[in-house]
Amino acid sequence: MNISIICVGKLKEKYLKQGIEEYTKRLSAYANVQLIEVADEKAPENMSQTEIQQLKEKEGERILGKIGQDTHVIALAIEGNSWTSERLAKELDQLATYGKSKIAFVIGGSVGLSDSVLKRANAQLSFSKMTFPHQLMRLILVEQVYRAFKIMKNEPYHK
Ligand SMILES: C[S@@+](CC[C@H](N)C(=O)[O-])C[C@H]1O[C@@H](n2cnc3c(N)ncnc32)[C@H](O)[C@@H]1O
Repeated sequence: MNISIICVGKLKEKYLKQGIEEYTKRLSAYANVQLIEVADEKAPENMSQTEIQQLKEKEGERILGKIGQDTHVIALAIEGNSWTSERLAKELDQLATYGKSKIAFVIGGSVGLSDSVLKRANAQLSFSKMTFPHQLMRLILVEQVYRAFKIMKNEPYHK
């Protein structure tokens, strides 16, 4: 399975980089995982709603440019559906069973994902109603994808 994690902006924090590298390394036993960063737009304070929408669309076009037609897209969105870790494992397992080998998880930038990205997504996944920083979201996601593979393979992991 080829999993790409498409996100906005360069990751700056060393502790997040280390955590992501650790889980990506662990995940390499189960899947090819690729982290794709697209350029972010400057998001000054006090932007109007129109400016926010324009910014999202610009970043959204860059995200869509990284997604192939045959890719199954799971967008991370606060207002999306909440799944258990077991449900994520089941989804990935079913995608593999149906021959869907290209999966992209998409994480928005500081102002979120554009409507066009959300429309392209096959599923919208919420990790809770709380807002997480987009860079921390990458680490949470890779841990959950790793956990999903451990569940799928029936291998021991933390409870
Ligand atoms: C700082 S948040 C953007 C906040 C923005 N106000 C919004 O409503 O999307 C940046 C990105 O992180 C991801 N994210 C943050 N919290 C999340 C959550 N609880 N569940 C799923 N994704 C989340 C989403 O992809 C979001 O676009």
